[in-house]
Amino acid sequence: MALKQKGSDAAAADTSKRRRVGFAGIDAGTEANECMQVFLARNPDEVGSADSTPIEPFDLNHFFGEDGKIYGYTNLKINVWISAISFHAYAEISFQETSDGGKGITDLKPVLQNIFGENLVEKDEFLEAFSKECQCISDVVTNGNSIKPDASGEDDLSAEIVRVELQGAAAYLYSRLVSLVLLLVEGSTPIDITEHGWEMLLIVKKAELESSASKFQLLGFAAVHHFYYYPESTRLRISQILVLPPYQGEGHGRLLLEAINSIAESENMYDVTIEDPSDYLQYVRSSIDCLRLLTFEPIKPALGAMVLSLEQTNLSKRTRSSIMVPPSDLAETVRQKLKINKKQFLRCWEILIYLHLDAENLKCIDNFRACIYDRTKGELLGGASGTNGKRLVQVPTSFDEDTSFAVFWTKEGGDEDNQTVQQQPEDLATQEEQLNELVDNQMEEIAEVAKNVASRGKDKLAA
Ligand SMILES: CC(=O)SCCNC(=O)CCNC(=O)[C@H](O)C(C)(C)COP(=O)(O)OP(=O)(O)OC[C@H]1O[C@@H](n2cnc3c(N)ncnc32)[C@H](O)[C@@H]1OP(=O)(O)O
Repeated sequence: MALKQKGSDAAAADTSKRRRVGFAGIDAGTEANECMQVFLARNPDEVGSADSTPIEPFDLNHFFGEDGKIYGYTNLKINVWISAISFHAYAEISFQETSDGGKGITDLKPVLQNIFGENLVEKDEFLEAFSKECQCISDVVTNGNSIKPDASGEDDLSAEIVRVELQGAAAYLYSRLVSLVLLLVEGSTPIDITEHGWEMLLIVKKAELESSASKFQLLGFAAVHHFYYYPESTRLRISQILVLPPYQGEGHGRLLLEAINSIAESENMYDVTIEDPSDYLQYVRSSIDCLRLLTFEPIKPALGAMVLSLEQTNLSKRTRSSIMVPPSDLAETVRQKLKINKKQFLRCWEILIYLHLDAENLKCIDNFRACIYDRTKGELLGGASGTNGKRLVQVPTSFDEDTSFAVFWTKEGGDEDNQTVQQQPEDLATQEEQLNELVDNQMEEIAEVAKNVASRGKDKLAA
């Protein structure tokens, strides 16, 4: 960590001025997001140069106290470089002067150590580590099992996925990656690698430059945990997944998820889950799962029947809630064969229905929205919305009755006895407004994934 104080002579000469303005006002502080930048450097030349890639942490403020501010500095600049080879970090801090303006002078070292831990080193050590620790990634890759992704035409064929248990060199590498996880994965905490059952999937690429010290470039990774599932199965839970910023949006996250799915299928695990997926990860995951489901024959009759029903019914004047759910044995078949867990299958089910609706037919889109509305209302208000006492309604279908879809209807007000608080009309209006906003957001998310699936799965949709 290097500390540079700019213009310190000027600052000394200015002491009297400062004294005079000392009571002018309490220091308003500087937001960490405004004065700190983090860069990823692939070689020593990039350190301090404009060529290094800035990464965009989701929020630096939250590392700096309750209000996310740094106090007592004038023109503070914190530049941190993270090595893409050894994952050490080096911080360069510069400022014009420090003065206690009523809120003290923030001690930056412990905060930076909180983020970067033992990875935070002085400049010399940081630069040396590019060559000294160039085996850091190779050591893990050579001891891991390579997984060949089912590459599609657009994939980066030079990318390789390697599966390793989170021990020895892999655990060491993970400990180096923790700071990137803290910076880039919202709400993350380091995983406890001393616990049994962790593994890591790395996505790597042979280094492009012959001059590069490391044989491999790390593009991203996923930390996955094997959970025992009673009586004799295992669930695979994705705990953290990160594609390094310069390589995001190139299909690497998708390849990692596909590799995890193929492990779960080939080892006949119970299912795959993701711990608190971010919106974007959920979008990538749902796109992948919907594409898999498009060619999954067992869902086709029920899906066709559901689409037909939405085209033929009119839910605008419904007096009871209606939700679209697949037959429960179908969710079980999907879990057994594709390892998609039930909650995720229900999400994909709605997206697949939407995908098959005629976008020009406003009535069936309105019917679809009505079902999303009722489901959301049921989830939010639980019993108060009257989602108990569901019953199955028969609908016209060209399919066998046993395999036909199910729309569940519920009686509104069925749980009135449980409602102890009488809601005022204005409360109900606000609630209705918020509910509609939520439904609009869900409709948008569904439409976005459906659009991606439609463009990537044209051949599957035509089949
Ligand atoms: C449990 C948790 O860890 S939650 C937190 C998840 N992690 C984070 O939020 C950290 C920051 N983000 C990331 O690390 C990454 O962005 C991830 C892991 C979320 C996604 O990985 P990425 O590699 O960026 O995604 P990927 O490239 O596979 O797919 C993203 C987009 O690229 C597109 N894409 C996929 N393949 C390709 C390709 N070959 N070429 C171009 N684009 C492609 C996808 O369709 C997708 O959507 P879009 O076309 O509508 O933009």
